[in-house]
Order: sequence, then C-alpha cells, then structure tokens
Amino acid sequence: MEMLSENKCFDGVQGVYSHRSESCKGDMTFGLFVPPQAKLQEVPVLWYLSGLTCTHENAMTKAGAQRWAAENGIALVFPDTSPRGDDVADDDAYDLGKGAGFYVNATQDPWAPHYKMFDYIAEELPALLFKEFPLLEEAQGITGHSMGGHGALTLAMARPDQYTSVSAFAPIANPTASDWGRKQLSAYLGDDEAAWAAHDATLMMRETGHPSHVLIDQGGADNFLDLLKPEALSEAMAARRQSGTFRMQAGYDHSYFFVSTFMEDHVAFHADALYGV
Ligand SMILES: N[C@@H](CCC(=O)N[C@@H](CS)C(=O)NCC(=O)O)C(=O)O
Repeated sequence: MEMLSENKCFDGVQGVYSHRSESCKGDMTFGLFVPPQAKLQEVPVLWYLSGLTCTHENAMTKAGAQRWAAENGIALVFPDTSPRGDDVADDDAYDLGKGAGFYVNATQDPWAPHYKMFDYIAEELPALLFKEFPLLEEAQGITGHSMGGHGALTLAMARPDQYTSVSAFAPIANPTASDWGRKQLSAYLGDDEAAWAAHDATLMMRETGHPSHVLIDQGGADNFLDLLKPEALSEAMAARRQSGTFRMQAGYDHSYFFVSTFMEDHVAFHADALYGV
C-alpha cells in the first residue's frame, strides 16, 4: 500500500492510498478518513460507495461527511467505483465500464478479468484496512449514493453479519427493471436474469430485508427518479414490514448538494448503530 496524501481534517486524518488489488487485477485508489478518537482506540467504519462516473474523490471532497464522522468517532472509507488502468475493459457510455462497476463480480467477457467490485469492497479492501488502520472489524456500516446506494443496500442484505447498519442516498433501487441496471447486469452477469436478483435491492428486500433499521433518503426533484425507482423499494419495505425510514425530500435533486444536506443524519444514524446506542 502506498500513501498518496494525508491531510489533517477535523482533528483526524483524510488520507488517500493506492494498493495492488488481487480482485481487480490492478492498482486501486481509495480515500480513508480516520477520526481523532482513533488515536486512543479502534473505531467503527462507515463505507461510502459512490455513484456512476465517480472515483474515490467525489464524496471525499463534496459530501461533507468528515465533520460528522469526527464528531461521532467513526472512520469513513471512500472506495473507487470500478477497476482502473489501460488494460481494463471500458465502454463509450458513462454508465458501463470504468466508473460504473455496479458492485458485482462480472462473469462475462470482456469484463470478467477485472470487474470484481463485490469481492473488492466486501473482502479485499476490508482485509487491508483492518490490518493497516485502527478500525473495528465487528463494527461496519455501509451507505452510498445512486449506484453506490444500490451497492450499499445489496451488499448489506447479502452480508447482514458483516454490515451492522445500512443507509442510502437516492439508490438505484430496482436495477433489474431499469435502464440503470438491465444493460449493466446483462453485460457483467450475462442474459440469465436469475443471476441478477442477488444484485437488486427491491428483490432482495422482498426476499430477506436487513435485520437493522434501514435509512433511505431520496430527493423529490431528482432528475433520475424514473431510473432509480424509489417507489419499488419503498413498497418492498412496506410489504416486508422492514424496520426503516424512507424519506422523500421535497425539492432536492440528485447532486452532492442533496447528499451533503442529509449526511449528518446518516453518519449519526450509523454511529448510533455501530456504537450500540
Ligand atoms: N453523467 C450522468 C449522470 C451521472 C451522475 O449524476 N452521477 C452521480 C452518481 S449517479 C454523481 O455522483 N456524479 C458525480 C458528482 O456529482 O460528483 C448524466 O448526466 O446522465
């Protein structure tokens, strides 16, 4: 692992690091905010998964999460959204290939050799972080925005023992029924739609849900409502009687102005769950 930068931030450290990834077969970059409390004790971790077109940098610089993480004593991880490098397959569209890994393990060529984002986020990067930093492995929460909200919800429902708490900002909520999903799941996983269900938050909510209280925020003036399909997830939550809060936030769009507005609530929500409050 190589340190690319470290900056003091709200008495903690905002770092950017790169490392060789076995899952993605190439170098990956991530941001990590370590709060001041970590000087004395290991701290819980909140994973933040970003959306289409993003790198590790968008949320790290625009979500305003560090202040709340420092107040609540939790670390923040900002992973990249896809494998990177000249030898990694890509597509001309912004919503497939680099910047659009959809947090799945691709099984189809040309994606399969590098696009193993599920394993990278759920297995490889945690193993590295828990070895290198004072973080509590048994206290992990996960959140994300848009494609990253889809990632957060689907990883948390796939691995409820690993992710104690889960929230999402404007998640791609029902990708098997959306143009933000069908194209990508068919490219990465093949045409058999049975394989897609394990990566659709609405379908997973109908099947299993999550043992914790789930927090979702969605902007009411989001340009992408027809692609995100929040109503499908909200209906699935109601049908399952999932403990949770689904907030439609009037007037907010899809941008980081929306994400940063509600970030304080999300960080405090995860801190409460991770500290067992
Ligand atoms: N570029 C796409 C939308 C991409 C987009 O809105 N991406 C969101 C996540 S889905 C984002 O976070 N973009 C980067 C940013 O705002 O910093 C379009 O114009 O249709």
